[in-house]
Amino acid sequence: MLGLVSNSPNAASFDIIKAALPISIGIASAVYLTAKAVTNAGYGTDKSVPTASLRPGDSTHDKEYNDDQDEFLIRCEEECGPIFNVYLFNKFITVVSGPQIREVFLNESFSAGDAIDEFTNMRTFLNSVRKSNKDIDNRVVHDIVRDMISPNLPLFTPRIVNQLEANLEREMAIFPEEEGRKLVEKPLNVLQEMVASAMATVFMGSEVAKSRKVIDTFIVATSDFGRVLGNGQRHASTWHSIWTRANYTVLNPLKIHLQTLVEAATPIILERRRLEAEATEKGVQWDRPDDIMQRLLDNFDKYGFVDLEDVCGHLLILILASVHTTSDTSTNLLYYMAAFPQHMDKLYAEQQEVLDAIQQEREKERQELVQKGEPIRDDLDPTHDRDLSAAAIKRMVHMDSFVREAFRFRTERLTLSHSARKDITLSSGVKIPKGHSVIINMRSVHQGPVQGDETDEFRPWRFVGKLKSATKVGTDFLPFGMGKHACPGRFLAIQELKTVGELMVSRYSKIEIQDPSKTKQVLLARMGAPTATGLTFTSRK
Ligand code: HEM
Repeated sequence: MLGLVSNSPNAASFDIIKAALPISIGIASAVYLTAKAVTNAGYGTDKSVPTASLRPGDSTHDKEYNDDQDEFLIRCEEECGPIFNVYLFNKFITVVSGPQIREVFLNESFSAGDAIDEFTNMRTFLNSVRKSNKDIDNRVVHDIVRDMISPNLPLFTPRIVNQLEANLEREMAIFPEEEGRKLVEKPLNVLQEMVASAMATVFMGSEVAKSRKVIDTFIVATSDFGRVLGNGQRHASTWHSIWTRANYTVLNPLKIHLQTLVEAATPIILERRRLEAEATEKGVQWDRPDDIMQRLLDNFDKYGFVDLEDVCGHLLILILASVHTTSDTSTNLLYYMAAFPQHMDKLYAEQQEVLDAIQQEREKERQELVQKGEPIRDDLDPTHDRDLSAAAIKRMVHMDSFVREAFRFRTERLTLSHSARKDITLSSGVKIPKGHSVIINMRSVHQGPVQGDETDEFRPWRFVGKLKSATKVGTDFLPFGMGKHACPGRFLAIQELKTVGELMVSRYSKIEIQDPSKTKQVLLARMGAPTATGLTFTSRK
């Protein structure tokens, strides 16, 4: 039974450090620097695996990697072949390239969650906000996204578009004195507002999403969490352990965000229950709100929740995985539009063609109904003929290709490390001992021959007509991982990114990078890194 809000705070037991949740990049992205945080110098690896030489004067590979990720990997692969060890992020780690990457993602004995937890203690914090589903490897949040969000995207799209649009109008209002051009020094702030409101409406419903405190929680929870994990500045030591414990018990920012969600949700849930009871009494159908919070309450026992605080804890974990990743990547998309302005007109033309075609099809359908003497259905209301519906966005294949190409071009070259839970032998015979971590050479995939020609160039229509949509993961596209743990939220994320792209091309004829000398830096910016320069938007009007 649902016992609304529990007053008893979670016991801050350190035993739960053993518990786990396999959410990785969403949180890790916000704290990308924590990838530099330290654990052990390493474990012994297979002696047949070469270790990349160090540049004269360097004691690790970090500086060379950070100077130019591509050049570094080209050198290492030439020197060592597809599998080699590096001293990176204060770890002795094995880089896996090419076909054997698949074996890492598909082998359940490699764990991305373990690898991240090793340097962040992330699971302890996540388990401090939920009361159920704390067992290692539980997949409840994954299942919620897979079962409740992805299949319902067409349903959620109108409100996502409304929220994105309303916030864009508000944040980007161009005043007469700006003469049709607006400089936005921190575009991420605009995108965070847009994405947070859209996610809040879907996750918690439009009433809860009206709360400024809730929107702030959606925006800052991940970065607050990143800060408490150390933002990469910490080092593995007794000090680190003391620092993490202090944050966990005293300063844990997730607790405050959880409280915000619970306080905002409680009156809404009580009112919903009242309305439901009233409807039952009158024998009429209750117009059940269609958001994830309501669906979780309706499936309370199925997911083994304890109370509303527990439900909100799971929603908070969802927020950590979704809002930051989506705001960051949609902001980055705008930099690609700015860096390659010659494609704006093509994207705009595609949008208008698709909307014209849909308008004509709907008009034809209305005419047919009239001819048959049948009433025109509500869903054929002409005022919605040119909406950015899920079906319309799906037809905008050039935007889809542009988005996929931006991911291909940008994705960090060494990422998604996995820790071995037991001794593992790869098909090449290379042995990865228990406790050792491997890291994926994304360059060997995203800049490899499988992508076609000129892989070091940004070719936005690379995937048009190739049956390679931006959500299609596989050995040739790994920004969302692959296999059983592939990001279940990618359908929502890509839908939002494409919507943001479409809203931009419909409103602005040109986007320019404020400081063009930073173009390469912003195009290849790591997820979570602060944006180095602003953007200027020129209105179409
Ligand atoms: C552009 C935005 C996003 C990126 C780049 C991204 C990327 C990723 C990656 C790389 C993983 C790990 C995959 C693996 O271990 O193989 C992951 C996992 C996950 N993501 Fe996303 N994600 C994004 C947006 C979202 C959104 C919007 C949601 C929720 C609505 C979400 C929910 C999750 C969950 C629940 C997992 C854990 C899956 C599991 O362990 O089984 N993500 N994401």
